[in-house]
Amino acid sequence: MLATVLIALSMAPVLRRSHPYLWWHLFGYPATVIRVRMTWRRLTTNLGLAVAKRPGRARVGDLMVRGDPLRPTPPRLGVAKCRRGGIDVRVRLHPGQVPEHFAEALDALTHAWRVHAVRLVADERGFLTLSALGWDPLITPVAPYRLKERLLRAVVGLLEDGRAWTIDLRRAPHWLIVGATRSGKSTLIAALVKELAPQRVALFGIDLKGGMELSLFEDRLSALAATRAEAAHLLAELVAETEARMQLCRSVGARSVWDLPPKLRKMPVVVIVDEVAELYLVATREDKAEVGEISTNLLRLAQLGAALGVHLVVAGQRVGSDLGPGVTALRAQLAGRVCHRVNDAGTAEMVLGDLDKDALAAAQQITAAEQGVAITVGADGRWTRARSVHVTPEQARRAARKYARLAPSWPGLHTAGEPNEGVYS
Ligand SMILES: Nc1ncnc2c1ncn2[C@@H]1O[C@H](COP(=O)(O)OP(=O)(O)OP(=O)(O)O)[C@@H](O)[C@H]1O
Repeated sequence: MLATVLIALSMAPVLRRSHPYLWWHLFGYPATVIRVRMTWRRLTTNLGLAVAKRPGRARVGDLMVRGDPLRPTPPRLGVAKCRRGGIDVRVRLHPGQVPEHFAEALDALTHAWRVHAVRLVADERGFLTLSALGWDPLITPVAPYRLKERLLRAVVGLLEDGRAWTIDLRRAPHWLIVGATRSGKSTLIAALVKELAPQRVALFGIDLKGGMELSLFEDRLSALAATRAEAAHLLAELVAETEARMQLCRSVGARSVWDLPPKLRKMPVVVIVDEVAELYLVATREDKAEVGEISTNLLRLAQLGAALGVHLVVAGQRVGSDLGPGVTALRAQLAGRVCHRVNDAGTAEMVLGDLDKDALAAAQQITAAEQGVAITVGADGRWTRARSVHVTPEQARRAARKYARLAPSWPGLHTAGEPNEGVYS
């Protein structure tokens, strides 16, 4: 028996490296629970969070005696629940206590419990949840757990609190992904395409770097534009498709494609644009007309597409106003934001500055070694650090090939079979 325990303990460091979540369930979680229980009274007393039930003054004969009660009562601690790489424990507040009192103590809790971070969630009056993370999930390259599959939702990585990072096009219909070269943009796009590939979604690519990046997924794309002329043509056709959807919705009195009767529903379209700056570069006078047309059409897709099932994912190294007023207007329509490491503060400001100054500061702290790490802002407008799953080009190509049959032919998006009710819910 003792030998078994000793062998198990000696294996723990190896297990921690190879299977961190299993290690957490077997060793990390029980050890942390014991630490939380053993330190709770002392910690809350030292931090002034334990409250005396008896008053701090008493009458002794004719005298009033004041002092600190010897045994203040700590706030009641609930059962520590295990979650992937962390624990959640509920705390019942004493009357007069507010979550802010505990927010100041989080650093002390982190050290005492020997965990990576402790966060506080105040989701119910009179209670709060302390959420401790065993290690930094952005450093451990473990794929996030699966969520229930839903159309247009892709799990692309992990958030810094250990939850899955999702790009949900139903909630934030258009996304902007920015980062310096080698910061992880293509890897994130690969993770997104790998997730969208099995869904009944039409994917389009615009990649003016000669199609080098997006050609990996060509089998699953309904069309790939690799030159500006092709991009202009494709965007004009997509605008026509969007307008046709608008007419259809109007004719049956629906406010969006999602309100259409199932028989009339249209397949969602996701247009991925890599290196957006290339679309806006003007060298000659002819370029100017073409760029103007592209810019207008991209903006139209962004403005009309959300309700009509047409979504944009726009990636690039920079999205500055120097590229033209069209870029600034487009940026304002892209509510979902991802900012990887950037070369200059100006670019981060373009991506996040209009949303949150703290997010901007966090983006500027991402180092060159943190490939795939980004600051992301989703539909709820809140920002967080995240890391994409490392999808290699080969994995992305394989996924695209596997689901090539789901790519509807273009034009004629509805030829890929009847829409499946389940995936549209
Ligand atoms: N989430 C990640 N985890 C681990 N490594 C990553 C991650 N994302 C990217 N990398 C590493 O960073 C390298 C560069 O990533 P990627 O090609 O996606 O950058 P990029 O921003 O698209 O660069 P470019 O603009 O030059 O195409 C990848 O080869 C990969 O090794």
